[in-house]
Amino acid sequence: MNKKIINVAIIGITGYGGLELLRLLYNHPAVHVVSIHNTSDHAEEISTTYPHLKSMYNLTPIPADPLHIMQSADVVFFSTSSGISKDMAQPFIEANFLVIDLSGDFRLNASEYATWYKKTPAPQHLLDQAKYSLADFYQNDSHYIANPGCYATATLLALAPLAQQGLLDEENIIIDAKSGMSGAGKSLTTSSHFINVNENFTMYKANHHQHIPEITQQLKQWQPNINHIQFTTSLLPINRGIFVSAYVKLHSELSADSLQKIYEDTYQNKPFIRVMTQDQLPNIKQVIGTNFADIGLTYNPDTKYLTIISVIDNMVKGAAGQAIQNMNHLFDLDETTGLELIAQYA
Ligand SMILES: NC(=O)C1=CN([C@@H]2O[C@H](COP(=O)(O)OP(=O)(O)OC[C@H]3O[C@@H](n4cnc5c(N)ncnc54)[C@H](OP(=O)(O)O)[C@@H]3O)[C@@H](O)[C@H]2O)C=CC1
Ligand SMILES: CC(=O)N[C@@H](CCC(=O)OP(=O)(O)O)C(=O)O
Repeated sequence: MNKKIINVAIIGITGYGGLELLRLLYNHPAVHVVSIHNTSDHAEEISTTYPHLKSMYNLTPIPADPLHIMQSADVVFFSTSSGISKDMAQPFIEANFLVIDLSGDFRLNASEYATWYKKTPAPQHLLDQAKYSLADFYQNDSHYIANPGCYATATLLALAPLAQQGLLDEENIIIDAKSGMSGAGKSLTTSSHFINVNENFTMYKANHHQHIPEITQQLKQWQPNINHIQFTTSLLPINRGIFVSAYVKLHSELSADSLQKIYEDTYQNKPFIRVMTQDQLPNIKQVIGTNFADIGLTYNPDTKYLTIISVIDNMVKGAAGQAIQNMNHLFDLDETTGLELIAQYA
């Protein structure tokens, strides 16, 4: 679809993901944000609530009315807590209106969603119309894009070059993932208290994180014999960033040089994936504020384990940035449009 100016509506504007969409879309040359939506009746300009937006946006959030949104916008982003879009997106799906959903509501099949999110899934006829879309491997033919989760993005990009060639030893895929606090969204919980996060390091949801089935489902599409992964998540005392350490074994022994080449070949035409030079491992800071995923490899010939490090900004590549990359694909724009950003280093 080719359109000069894309009119955008955002539902869930007061959350971290919604605010990040606003930040990134401000510099998108083909986008006009026409409306922003929250749940409160209390109307005040977004820049009053969030002064960092002063003089950038003159918009006031209003409750979402699907009919009104479909009349004034070309695409709607859902940046809502899980359990919202599965109900609220129905009129958009039935009208074949373009939706990009940052939440987990349309990423899994009904029974996996019920098991992992512990919520009633969207009806099957709606789920059937959604397409999971890892933007760097975009192959979409749907009006409804289920944008991947943050941990899932970093993990899948770490494993894609090997899984796509069927090289992974399916019983030896170990993922140790860590996230900054913004990954948890704005709601306050005991585990998000300053005292519990600052100068601390905590593993959580060990073996039952909701991104496990999302990762497995995509890996399986690339390498069908993968049925499970060992996956743990921990909280870093930082605002943004995900650091994934993947420890994998391969079916056949490959040299460090060949492994490096597999990654470089897979990602040579992917502008947002930067493969580090051999044995150079990326750090979180080098991607903060950007849509990059930086990936580095190191192979241990004694243990035969390959360690893959993948770093992203959870708010950008793991959420709003990837959602905009998916929007660019939908509207036949260059995927980098509005997303050419250099990390905020110091
Ligand atoms: N933070 C991250 O790094 C990532 C987040 N995600 C996913 O993206 C989504 C948004 O995340 P994030 O911004 O961090 O979450 P937040 O908790 O910060 O924000 C959630 C948003 O959902 C809105 N919302 C809640 N209930 C309703 C409702 N009934 N109707 C309409 N809007 C509602 C809230 O609006 P209000 O305040 O007005 O009630 C708020 O704007 C989540 O599903 C999250 O899992 C995905 C990848 C990464
Ligand atoms: C640090 C932190 O708490 N991160 C969240 C990120 C997951 C997320 O965004 O969840 P969905 O996209 O699956 O809804 C978590 O681990 O649950």
